[in-house]
Amino acid sequence: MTALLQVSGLSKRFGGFVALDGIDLDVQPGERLGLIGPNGSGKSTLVNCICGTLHNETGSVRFADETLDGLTAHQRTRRGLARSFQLPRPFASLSLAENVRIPILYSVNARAGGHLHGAAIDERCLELLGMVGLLAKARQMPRDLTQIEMRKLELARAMAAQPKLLISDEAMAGLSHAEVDEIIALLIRLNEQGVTVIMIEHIMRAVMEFSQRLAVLVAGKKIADGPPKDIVRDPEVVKAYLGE
Ligand SMILES: Nc1ncnc2c1ncn2[C@@H]1O[C@H](COP(=O)(O)OP(=O)(O)OP(=O)(O)O)[C@@H](O)[C@H]1O
Repeated sequence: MTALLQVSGLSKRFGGFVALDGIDLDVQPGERLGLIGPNGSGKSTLVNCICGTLHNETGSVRFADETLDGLTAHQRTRRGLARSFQLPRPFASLSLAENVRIPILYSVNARAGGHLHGAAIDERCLELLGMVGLLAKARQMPRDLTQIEMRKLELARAMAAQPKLLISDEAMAGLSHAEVDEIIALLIRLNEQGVTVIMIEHIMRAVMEFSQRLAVLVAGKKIADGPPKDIVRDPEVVKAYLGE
């Protein structure tokens, strides 16, 4: 099977500091990958290089049989790459429905053959909010939401762009046990609808429940990649990441 995402030999420096050092990572269509590593290991930097908000010095990113190198973040979103941020940044002056409308207008409708009009857009906005359990709040403003509802809105906004790949960056930090379960269930539902998902998370219970495969970054290098049950027993991972 051809990988949906192929990262090869990717390196990124900040001045003299090597944040990523020759990362290779393939993600297959439909997969649920957990990307883990200690604070500062380079997870967000890797996601930023994949999504085009940072430029890697060496290496390349291929996605859906196309090289993304040199494309802007917006161009990558239009090709089907979406991410949710740890700190959600909805448009504060727009309702929830209007918030999910924006990616439809600027991503879905910017694709060849992807044109949705008036009523169809309204319907799609409500469908997206329903999918994350926020339908009843469609007309409310982001300031009216709880923390978990903000995370759900963030996922709905990412899904509004109809991505092939969703990268969820710490969508569960600060949530209760039950809320973490809700977000895991939501991400698994999105995956079952055909979206490939990379989850970055520090909550190991969530990582183990969600992931079909784990990749581990330590100090800018990928030190392990494989089935979760093997990875958590890998002595190098245990030493470097779990601190045992
Ligand atoms: N814009 C930047 N300028 C300089 N250094 C940076 C920049 N962005 C990240 N770094 C450094 O690169 C390293 C990797 O950071 P990154 O945020 O990718 O780690 P992370 O694994 O996502 O960490 P966390 O789990 O805490 O979010 C860190 O040492 C960080 O300080």
